[in-house]
Amino acid sequence: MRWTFQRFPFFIHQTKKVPLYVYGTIHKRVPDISSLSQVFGANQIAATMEVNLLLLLIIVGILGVIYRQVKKHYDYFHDKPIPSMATVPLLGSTGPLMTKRCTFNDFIQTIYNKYPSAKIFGLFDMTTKMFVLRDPEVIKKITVKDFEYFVDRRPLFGANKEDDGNENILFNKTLVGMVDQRWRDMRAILSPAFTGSKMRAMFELIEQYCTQMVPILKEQSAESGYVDYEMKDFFSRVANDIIATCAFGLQVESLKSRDNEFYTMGKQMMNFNRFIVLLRVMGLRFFPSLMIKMGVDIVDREQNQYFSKIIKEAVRARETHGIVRPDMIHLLMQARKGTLKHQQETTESTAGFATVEESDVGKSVVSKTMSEPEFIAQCLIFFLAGFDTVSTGMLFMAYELALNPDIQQKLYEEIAQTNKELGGKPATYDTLQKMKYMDMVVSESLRMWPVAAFDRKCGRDYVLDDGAGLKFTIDAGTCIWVPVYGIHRDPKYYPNPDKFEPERFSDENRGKIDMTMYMPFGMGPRNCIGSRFALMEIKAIMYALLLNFSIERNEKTQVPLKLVKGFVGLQVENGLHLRFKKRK
Ligand code: HEM
Repeated sequence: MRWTFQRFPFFIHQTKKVPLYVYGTIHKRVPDISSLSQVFGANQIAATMEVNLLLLLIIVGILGVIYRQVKKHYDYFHDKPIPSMATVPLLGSTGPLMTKRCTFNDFIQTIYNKYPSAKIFGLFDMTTKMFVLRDPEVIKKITVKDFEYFVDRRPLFGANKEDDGNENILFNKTLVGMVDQRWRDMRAILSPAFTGSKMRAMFELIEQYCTQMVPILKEQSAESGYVDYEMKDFFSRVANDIIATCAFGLQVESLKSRDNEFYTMGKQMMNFNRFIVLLRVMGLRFFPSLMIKMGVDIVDREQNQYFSKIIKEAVRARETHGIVRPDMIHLLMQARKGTLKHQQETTESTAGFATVEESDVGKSVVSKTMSEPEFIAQCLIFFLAGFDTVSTGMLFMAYELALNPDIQQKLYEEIAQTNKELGGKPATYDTLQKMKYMDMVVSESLRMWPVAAFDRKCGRDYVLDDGAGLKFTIDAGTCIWVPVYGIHRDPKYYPNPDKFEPERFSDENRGKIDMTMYMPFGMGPRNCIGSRFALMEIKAIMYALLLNFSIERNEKTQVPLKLVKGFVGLQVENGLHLRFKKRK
């Protein structure tokens, strides 16, 4: 007897005498050839060996074909006149991220710096072909001028057109997840809700929130004169409460009532680091149609139903009692009736240097309206697209202010001066827009700590011609990455890039900035629709906080910050701990 491999059930057809162990997986004890010959005879053994040999050849053949296909797939960039990164089958070029050996930011910066003279280069994000853009003209061409070829984002959550009628699927109905014409129509329907004048009206709700936030913090710091917070927790609660009031018409105090239902539901929905979410992402990525038929969405069914119910009840109450509140529900109700239109903005419509402008797609007139599930999905946008981004934006601004007390002091002086001019009354939308140093600090914070990268999917074959000898086809189905973090930290565009220097954005200096290379809110018609809202929110919260507190380090503050490794956004390892110290 000897140890051997045996996986195939051939013998079973030949004789019932053969024990079932030949069905076993590996390393089963089977009789050797000599003892088998006593049972079957030499001819049978020879036939069996032939079958096994044939099978081996078939397997080797199949493996050979797979190898050739995989190699062909990963050789994609080799016939393009651009450099490309080395790959490992299945992990592609993003192995260090997948195996959590570096942070997303470090990865983006490393690959960006790898080919300093290239305008564009190739890599594989696991199995996805990605073109990474490094050059301002190429970025402008692809994201703005020739946008028609690159309308959609990479379908991470299986976004496609097949979800119609399925109420359980919300992500595909949000502006973020929509594609093609549906996206164009929805962008045009929604964009009048995000103009400067609408934000000015909504500011009232944010201001109300600030006036309720400050007394809570004062109460919490009454004894010691300060209150310590983990900043992600703190700003997530703040962002949550602002979404509650601005998008869902609810007033919530998550700093005080820490386990309120709205907060716990929102937190659960936004927790994408769960195994079940990973399974859904994989399912939606590889079998989108099947998942959609089964009603699987990235958003949990429980949260979907919870938030849908709030919105439906709010709409009913408003229709019944004629309630008007300057929030998202009201704007979307107007949009459904077709009464929400782009108006000529009478005053300055930017909310700061970083504001992105709406393109003709957003300004076009459409006769379409939205279904009820689409209506609900757009309210969820504040969570899906605006929750983590805003709270992270505030977190890093607080960190930089704590590390740079001189900059914080200068900002405080501007705030104190504005407060004096307002006679101690709450800030208004317009006063915030006039605060130059505040805008410089926010702009610099978003430069240093942007969303690491944004992407596009190539919808049809596109010939990239830079007019200087670089010409090749970007094939339909491949994707584009704009490595924002690498660009924002490139000394060519931002001298001394790792230094927090709001002066870069002063009136004298901002003209020197190449606007294509400043993109905290993305670029082109598919840019961030909520940039005005985000800037208004960050400024209002920072104004209220700094007027009453200084932001300082405490014994738990980690300097320099360590970010979480792997394919995750900007997350701080062990949290960012800071102190709000009451001003005298
Ligand atoms: C500091 C806060 C924020 C940052 C840094 C940010 C950044 C971004 C970026 C980089 C994109 C991708 C743009 C592109 O592909 O060109 C984006 C898209 C988007 N953002 Fe924001 N965002 C923020 C806040 C918000 C808020 C508050 C909302 C609320 C509505 C929002 C709604 C959206 C939507 C709906 C999209 C997708 C737009 C589309 O596909 O048409 N964002 N954001």
